Amino acid sequence: MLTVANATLHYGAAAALRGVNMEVAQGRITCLLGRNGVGKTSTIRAIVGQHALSGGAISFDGAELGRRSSHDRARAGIGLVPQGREIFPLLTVKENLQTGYACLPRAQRSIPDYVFELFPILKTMLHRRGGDLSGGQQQQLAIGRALVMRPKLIAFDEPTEGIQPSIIKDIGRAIQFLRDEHGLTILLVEQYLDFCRELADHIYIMDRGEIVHSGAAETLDDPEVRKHLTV
Ligand SMILES: Nc1ncnc2c1ncn2[C@@H]1O[C@H](COP(=O)(O)OP(=O)(O)OP(=O)(O)O)[C@@H](O)[C@H]1O
Repeated sequence: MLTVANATLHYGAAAALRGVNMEVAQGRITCLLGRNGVGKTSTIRAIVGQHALSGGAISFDGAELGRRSSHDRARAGIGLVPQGREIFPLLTVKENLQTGYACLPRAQRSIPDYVFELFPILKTMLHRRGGDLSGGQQQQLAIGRALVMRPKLIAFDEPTEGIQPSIIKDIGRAIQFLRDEHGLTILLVEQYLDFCRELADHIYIMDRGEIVHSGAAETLDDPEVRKHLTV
């Protein structure tokens, strides 16, 4: 579904990605793990078109993304739940969800019912401002906003960061539901190992801009594999 081939990415002279190869399989949950600052967010930026690659290629649904804009990629079906959620604090919950309409044809501009089935709290808070929501509610809103765009793939950047355990469970269930009931393809960047162990069909571990391990979720139990994740 999504293939990252020999990707390199620079910030000025500093290399953040150094020849990354990764396959995100259709209808599966693929986790990308790694310590702080190893290049996970940079990988997502490259996929969604927020930062250009300096080498290599990314293809989605059989077509190379090249220099296509973020807007184009969203239209092609690549959704993003960004790190830190990036909710518009002064817009209402409904307006935040509607920002997802920007890349949709007019006929598709509606909020799918299953967004409220997954996160009923959003329905009760439709007219509240985004900034008034708790961190966990904002995370649910960020996921809802991504779903409004009818994505085929969603990249989640650390969705459990700073979220209370009961909502982490809801988010885990939502991610599973999206894979199992809607056939969505998920790329999950995480630091929370137990969360990944439970959800992932496949894991990649990144270190200093490179993929250093690729395997099934159970390989996370291997102490040699865990070494890549301990500080
Ligand atoms: N906008 C930027 N300008 C310069 N350097 C950057 C920029 N963004 C990230 N970097 C650097 O690139 C490297 C990879 O950062 P990246 O954010 O991709 O890592 P990460 O694995 O997502 O980390 P975290 O878990 O902290 O989010 C780091 O050394 C970081 O300091």
